[in-house]
Amino acid sequence: MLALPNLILIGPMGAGKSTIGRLLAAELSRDFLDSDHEIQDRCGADIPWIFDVEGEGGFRDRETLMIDELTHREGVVIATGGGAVLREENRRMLRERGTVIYLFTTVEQQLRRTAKDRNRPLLQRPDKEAVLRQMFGERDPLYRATADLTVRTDRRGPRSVVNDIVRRVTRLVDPLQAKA
Ligand SMILES: Nc1ncnc2c1ncn2[C@@H]1O[C@H](COP(=O)(O)OP(=O)(O)O)[C@@H](O)[C@H]1O
Ligand SMILES: O=C(O)C1=C[C@@H](OP(=O)(O)O)[C@@H](O)[C@H](O)C1
Ligand SMILES: [Mg+2]
Repeated sequence: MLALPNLILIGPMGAGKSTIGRLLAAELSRDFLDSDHEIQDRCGADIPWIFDVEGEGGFRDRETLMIDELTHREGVVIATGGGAVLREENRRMLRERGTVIYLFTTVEQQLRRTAKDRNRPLLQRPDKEAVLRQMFGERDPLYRATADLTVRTDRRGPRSVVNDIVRRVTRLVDPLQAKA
């Protein structure tokens, strides 16, 4: 069996990158790294605090450094934050250093899944739906341009998404095994 490359999850807030990444890594006996969690551990502060004190630009600089660091690992599962594709530099690192999986979901599901969330500074406002729709317009093309494959997460639970990813990644990495 061929070694699996890094598996990197991208997609919008609430698509399930953190949840599915953890399950996927356990299923494959790989290490799991969540870019946002690593940034918080490194700073000793949570994401709302970083946005408050350093602004979104400060967070994005930390995110670029973290993506660079995490993608230098081998054979790991990485969950990125929803804005990881905004910088060309990040997109290039993601594409070059792993198999990139776009977890697609709808704005309706994002609203449901983030309804009680207080840890995503970009969503702490009354016009959340409009913000998510605008982000979708800007970011969906970037997710698609960066990803090797797209997996829908809006109409099924995390376990089913994980099974689908394992099947499709195996086919991508080792077509002979997938046929057997
Ligand atoms: N496929 C799914 N079906 C139902 N709920 C999900 C699914 N994936 C994630 N969730 C839920 O949505 C919320 C946000 O998931 P999370 O993994 O934090 O998303 P992301 O890291 O992409 O922002 C969590 O409460 C999680 O349990
Ligand atoms: O979409 C974004 O710009 C962001 C998504 C968040 O991660 P999740 O996608 O895991 O929620 C986190 O990185 C930060 O709040 C900014
Ligand atoms: Mg997350």
